[in-house]
Amino acid sequence: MPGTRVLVASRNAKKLRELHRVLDAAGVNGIELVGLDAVPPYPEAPETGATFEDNALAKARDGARATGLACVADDSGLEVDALNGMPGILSARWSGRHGNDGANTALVLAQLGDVPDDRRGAAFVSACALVVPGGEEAVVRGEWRGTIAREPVGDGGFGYDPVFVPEGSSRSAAQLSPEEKDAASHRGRALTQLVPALAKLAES
Ligand SMILES: O=P(O)(O)OP(=O)(O)OP(=O)(O)OC[C@H]1O[C@@H](n2cnc3c(O)ncnc32)[C@H](O)[C@@H]1O
Ligand SMILES: [Mg+2]
Repeated sequence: MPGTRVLVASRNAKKLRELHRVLDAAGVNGIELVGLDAVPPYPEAPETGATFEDNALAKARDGARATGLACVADDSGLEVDALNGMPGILSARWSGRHGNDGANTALVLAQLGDVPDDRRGAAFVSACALVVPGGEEAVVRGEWRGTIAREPVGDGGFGYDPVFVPEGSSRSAAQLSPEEKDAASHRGRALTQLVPALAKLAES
């Protein structure tokens, strides 16, 4: 049984995989997740909001309006204490080039060059929005605290994962298995809060 189609709107292939993984693991019966490649292209508003929540809602509204499908979107980033919460909503383009994970990570490491170990705290933040055409809008937030390492380690995950050491872990986020990351991550924590709304959608 195919069920209610829900668009998962992200242009970041590795993030998209995580969104699918977490939602699949939550096992919402009667939902069929589809990606942007399964729908006709539509214009996407630039991510100009002042908060993760604003941007996540904008992405989900674009997707829902253009396709008529319920749409889930994530806006996320890394907030570094010693950088007053930056790169924050600018995380994807911190080095000036959108999605250049290596350059973005190298820049954060350089900016923290003189910062001692006890002041290298940071948090990953994810806002996830669900927009139902002509209906409900929800936006939730998940956070994952840790510290910024001195150099990148590991090749799992994406983005800043190789330099992020989650609280309570001795490994970087890029050294965790996908299941370990999802169980603890900002994205996992945010999406879990959308599961009841998705389950309701499946029933309607
Ligand atoms: O907007 P979409 O199309 O979904 O893809 P994007 O990569 O542009 O995504 P964002 O605008 O939400 O920017 C998020 C950036 O924050 C970083 N980031 C977010 N979640 C992360 C995670 O789980 N691990 C490592 N870095 C992450 C990474 O650099 C992402 O590119
Ligand atoms: Mg983006």
